[in-house]
Amino acid sequence: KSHPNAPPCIRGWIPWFGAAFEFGKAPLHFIQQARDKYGPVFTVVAAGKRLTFVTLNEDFRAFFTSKDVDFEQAVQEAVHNTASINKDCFYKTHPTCATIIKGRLTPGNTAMLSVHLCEEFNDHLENLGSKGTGQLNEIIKSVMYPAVMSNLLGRCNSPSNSLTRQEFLEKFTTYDEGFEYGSQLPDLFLKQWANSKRWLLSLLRNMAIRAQETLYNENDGKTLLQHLASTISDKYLPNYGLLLLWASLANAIPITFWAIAFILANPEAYKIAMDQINVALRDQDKEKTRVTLDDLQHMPYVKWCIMEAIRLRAPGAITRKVVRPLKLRNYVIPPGDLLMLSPYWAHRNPKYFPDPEDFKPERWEMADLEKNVHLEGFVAFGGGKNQCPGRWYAVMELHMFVALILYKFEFTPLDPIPKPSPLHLVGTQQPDGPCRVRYKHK
Ligand code: HEM
Repeated sequence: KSHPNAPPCIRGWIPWFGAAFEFGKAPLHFIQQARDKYGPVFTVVAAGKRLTFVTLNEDFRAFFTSKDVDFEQAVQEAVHNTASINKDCFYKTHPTCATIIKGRLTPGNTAMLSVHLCEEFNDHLENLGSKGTGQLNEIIKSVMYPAVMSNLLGRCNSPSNSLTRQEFLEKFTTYDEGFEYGSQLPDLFLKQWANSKRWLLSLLRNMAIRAQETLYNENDGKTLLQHLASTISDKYLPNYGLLLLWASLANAIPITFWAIAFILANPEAYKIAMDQINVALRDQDKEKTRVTLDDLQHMPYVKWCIMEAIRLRAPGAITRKVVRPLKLRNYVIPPGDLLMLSPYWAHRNPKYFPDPEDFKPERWEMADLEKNVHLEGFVAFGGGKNQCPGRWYAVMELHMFVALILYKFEFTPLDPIPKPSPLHLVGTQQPDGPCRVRYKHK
């Protein structure tokens, strides 16, 4: 029996199955329909879990800062299933790891990482050749996966030869695509997915060994993996490495796809962006193009396009576990519930974002992005103590990549922009269909 002050609860009519079926078909759309029907706070019982959604911006503060909710307890099971880190170890080590990662990805350190990242982008863009046709998504992954991995986890350790790179691309794609189901089910049910996980863990194991061996040779040039290695000399280092790898690629790379697709589909946006890029990078070599943070400052419009892509394709849901009865409006949410907040839907509130479905880079003119002041109502990176530590790096990385690829290549879209897939709640949206482009070197 529900508590008298508990929020409305959607169970579906097969009691033990709950609303899992309706919810599972298109969870992203289910949230909005449920909100219209049941009000701003409601509980979905799906596959034996209670998910309580908070949909009003006034309640987001409680989600991010209340002492009655907890991030680690909310994600622990997913961490266990996706990276094989057991509960006790996770609770013991996560705070330290989170602190290190946060410290290494400050705006200042992000600026230092940008120099090497630009070299990596140039190198991997060369592999595209002078012209070709392909899926935009695949083109972006083939450059960004190895470049970002090398930049954050170590240059010599990245899959550098083309054979390993191809294998890495395949394995990581399988892992990423199955992440949401994999996070909820034992390996037993997902053979191919579990296989990709094992492959990636063994890659990370090799990288962690090399990271530890070379730890004392270089002082300033330590990678993020080496910083982790110097603090957690734990047998779980490769497992944390895998989580970090996933966190750094899973959201940022689909957003890069959307940013470029939106720019290519909007001739006016494309023109303004290209004008800024061409002025900022004028006279630069098209083979080895150096994009500095100063150059990026001269392309504010490109950054607005990126923020707008992040807004429109923000994560389906983020989560906290209720650990003590949580008062919200007139409700009391019972301990054990997973509290859910959907940045995707929050960004479709016309009160904060007029014409919310439209791609309007100009709306970001009001935000002071240099000081990292976003628009009110923007929650793509979460908030509170566990806000995304990679947010400065993410925006820098996307800004640089989009400028660089549009400077070097001319694209002709061959398909209309696909819809976002409504299938997943974890992370940013994937395209629901093909998006082929023809490209050639300028
Ligand atoms: C556009 C790209 C990105 C988006 C939209 C995004 C979004 C998020 C969100 C919503 C969270 C959870 C926050 C919360 O629950 O309050 C998160 C966590 C995290 N993100 Fe990102 N992220 C992005 C890129 C990155 C990048 C590039 C990195 C690494 C360089 C990164 C590293 C992490 C890590 C390590 C966590 C877990 C933090 C913890 O354990 O406390 N993210 N991200």
